[in-house]
Formats: sequence, C-alpha cells, structure tokens
Amino acid sequence: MDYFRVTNVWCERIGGKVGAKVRFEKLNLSAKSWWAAKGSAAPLPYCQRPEIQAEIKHCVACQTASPRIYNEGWMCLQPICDSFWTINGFEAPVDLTFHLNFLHTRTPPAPEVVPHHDLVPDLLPTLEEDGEGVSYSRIAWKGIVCPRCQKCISRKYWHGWKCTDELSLISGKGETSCTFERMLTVQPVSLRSVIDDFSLGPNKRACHFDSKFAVPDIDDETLFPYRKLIYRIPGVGSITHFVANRIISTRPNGPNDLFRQLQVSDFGLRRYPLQQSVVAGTLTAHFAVNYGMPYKYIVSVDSRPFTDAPDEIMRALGRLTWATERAVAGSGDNFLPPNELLMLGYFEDMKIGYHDDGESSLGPTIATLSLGAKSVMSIRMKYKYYNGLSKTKTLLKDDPVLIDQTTYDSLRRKALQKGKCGEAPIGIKMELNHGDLVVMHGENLQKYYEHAVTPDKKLRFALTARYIKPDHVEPEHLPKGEFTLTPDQVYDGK
Ligand SMILES: O=C(O)CCC(=O)C(=O)O
Ligand SMILES: [Fe+2]
Repeated sequence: MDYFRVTNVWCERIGGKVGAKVRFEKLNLSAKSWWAAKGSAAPLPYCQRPEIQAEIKHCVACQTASPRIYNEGWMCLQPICDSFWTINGFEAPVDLTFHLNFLHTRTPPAPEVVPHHDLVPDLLPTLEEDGEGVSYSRIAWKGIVCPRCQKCISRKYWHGWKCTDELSLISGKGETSCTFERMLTVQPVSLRSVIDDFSLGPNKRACHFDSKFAVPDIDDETLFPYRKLIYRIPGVGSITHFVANRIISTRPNGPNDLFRQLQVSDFGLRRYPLQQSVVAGTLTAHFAVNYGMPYKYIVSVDSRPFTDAPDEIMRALGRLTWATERAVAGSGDNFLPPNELLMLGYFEDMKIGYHDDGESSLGPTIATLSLGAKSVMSIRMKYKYYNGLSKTKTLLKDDPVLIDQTTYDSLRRKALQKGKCGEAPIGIKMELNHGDLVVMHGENLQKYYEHAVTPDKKLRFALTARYIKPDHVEPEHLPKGEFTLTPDQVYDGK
C-alpha cells in the first residue's frame, strides 16, 4: 500500500457510453515503492529527473485544452464537443496504447499535499492509554502491522496479538517465525458498562412477545426464581429459556461474579479460522475455547481436559448440567449429562452467524449460559427444508412437513414454478439477558433449524455445554471429558 494523488481525470467513449478514467501518481516519489524489483536502485530525487510532460493541445472546435494520452493521436476529451474522441475526424480505435510521455510525467512535490494519516495505524500505544473504555471495543479487535517484521497480524487472541500463530506452527504451515507479541493488560469492565437497563438484574422481566414470532408457554412457578419460557416445535424439539433475575445473578459465584472472573483469568480464548469461508483463513467473529470432550462446531477447536479447567468453568458446567436436566425432565427423554463445554467471548460488534449444533457426534441437548451484554438469539428453518430444495435447486429426498400443509404446498409450488427461493423468516426470537440459560432439545431441531446470536454491546460470554457421544471420540481424548463436580460447583437452581 502507498498514498497516491490523482493527477488527471478525463472522459472517454466506452462502448457507446461516456465514462471517466483517472491517472494516479505515487505521492512520495523519493521513497522506494514496495512493488519495485528486489535489488533495484533507489529512485532519483525529483530535481534530478528529466522533465517529461504530456503534450497539451487546444481543440479547434471548443478551444478547450486536453493532454495527449494515447500514442494513436491527440483527441479532444470534452464529451460535449463534436470533436470528442476523434483523431483527425475519425472515431478513435478501440485498442489504444498509452503515450510514454503521459505515463512518465511526474508532478512536482507539493508540501501542502500531505496524507491525513500514516498507512500503518498507531493502534497499540493508544489502546494501552485507555484501559477500560477501549479494551473490548471494535478498534481493539482490528489487525495491526508487526513493528518487527511488518506483517499484518489479526487479533486472534483474547489478550492481544502474536505475529506467529501457534496453530500454524503446530500444523507446520507457519510462514513466519517472528516472535513479536503484544498482550494488553485488560481492565475488567463493570456489568453496568455493558448493560443499559435501569436495573442490572430486574426482579422479573415483563413479557412482551411480538406476534410475528413464536409465543412461548410461560411458567413462573416450577423453577422459581427462574421464569421458564418454553417454545415447542411439534416433531422437532423444544427450546427452554430460563429467565434470570437479581436474586439469581447476585448470589455468590453467580452470574455477576462469573462475569468478573471470566475477564481476569486467561481461559485460552482465541479466534479460529472458519472451516468454510469464501476467503481461506477468515476468522470467526468471536473468541472460543473448548473444555472436556473435543467438539468441532463451525471451526475445529482443540480441547482442554476438565481436570485442568478453572473453577469458573466447572461452576458454569454445574449450572448447565442443572439446566439440561430440568429441560429434559419435562420431555420424557433420557437425560445425558454434558461432557463438553465451549466458551465463546464477544467483543463489540462480534456475533455468531446462522449455524446448527448438529454434529453426528452430539447428543440431542445443548445448554447455554449468557453473561454480560444482552443479545438476540434467532432461530429459523434451514433454507433447504423451508424451500424443499437445496441451494443448487435439487429436490430434497428427506423432506418432512415442518409447517402447516397449505403454506408448505404453496411454498414449494412457488419455488418450483418461479425458481424463486429465499431464506426462511425467523421463527423464534429470544432476548437473552445476563444470567439467562437456554436449552435446545431435540436432534431434529439441529437438523432442520439453525440459530444465530447477536450481542448488542461490548462484552458478552456464552458458555455452552453438550453431550458428545464417546464412541465418536478418539480413545486418547476420552479422559478429557471426565470430571466430578465439587459440592459447591453443583448448582441448585437458586
Ligand atoms: O452465543 C450464544 O449464546 C450461542 C452460542 C452457540 O450457538 C454455540 O456455541 O454453538
Ligand atoms: Fe450454536
């Protein structure tokens, strides 16, 4: 990259229309360009360069001056002039070649033409200055330029930047071995700074449900002090939302304490490259770390054994085990205690896009604890089941009726006749607040539906626990999922 200035803007006739073209010149002529051949000489200072200028002529018809741009001849470049784009009265040929004088002209340096910013942003010193306000903001997860080797480094680690990614070293794909790293001393932010509501933990939340989306069954008694909201999708599964409140969040080692503790220790959170992306190497827009049995979601994450997990992770696992059991109890299905926990961390403007947790190795129940900023969880039918067609327009073999028959038939007719398909509308929309738990239950829920979560402010954590089928795990990894909760890590639902 470099700074350039515009030296010429002119009009041309392009395929019967008039279009504009622009000539740029490098601003700092005395510095060697990054694209210059290796070992080539340094550029001559401007004053030692031969003076070269494009020939300027005035049009006899409109009297306006135009430079000679092409070898094929001089042309008037005023589109309103009758002589525009003609050479000696004839339409200009299509295969024009640039005149060397036009190409080699260099404009004298002008002290008033100065770039507003350096091309290499001075992000690091300014981030250090402003502890709490900036730690989790959008600017804090921008990439930097390595001050040692000039490579661009994306923010992959929760605590900062490392020029060489440990993952690429393990896989042997490391292109660099630069050891530069900058870890920030992160100041924990208060719950207040990520929650706008008047009361950080309300006594109870008012229930307003938009009729555009599914309306749940409400149960304020069974799991008091939680309010339990259940969304049931017949033949598919259920989603149980445990709505937290102040009694729950302020208890010792409860959501308020967890939110603070998760910020101060290093849990190993990092951003991973997506397995499927348009541009190879694109990173997830959230940080992740996996504990217990290995789990491949939208990325392949290495897993740490529960025996090495910090107390906070085990406490969260205790809560999630409780929620899983409570949610499954009502369904008549077997309760499989979770043996894996994926922790996600979201800075400002981070999110998780539509995906399912439907790996074949997974049990049917997935429980998530939300901490910090509130977020919106959206659940919709997958494209292929909504339309009855895959994106490549192949009719599905396994095509269950998931919505009422009339809508279903008319959708498919429309799709087939007009070739018009679209994403399914959001069926369930939930506001997840600090301390809330959500349990998705039912294998078909992950098969036919997908979910996405968008936090609304600076800092949010989501801890999700699942049951991974042991016969899908390499024997040497099985011990990673083994654990015994200490009595104070077991959650009693209060
Ligand atoms: O951030 C959340 O609440 C959801 C996380 C999630 O969908 C996942 O871990 O698969
Ligand atoms: Fe998920």
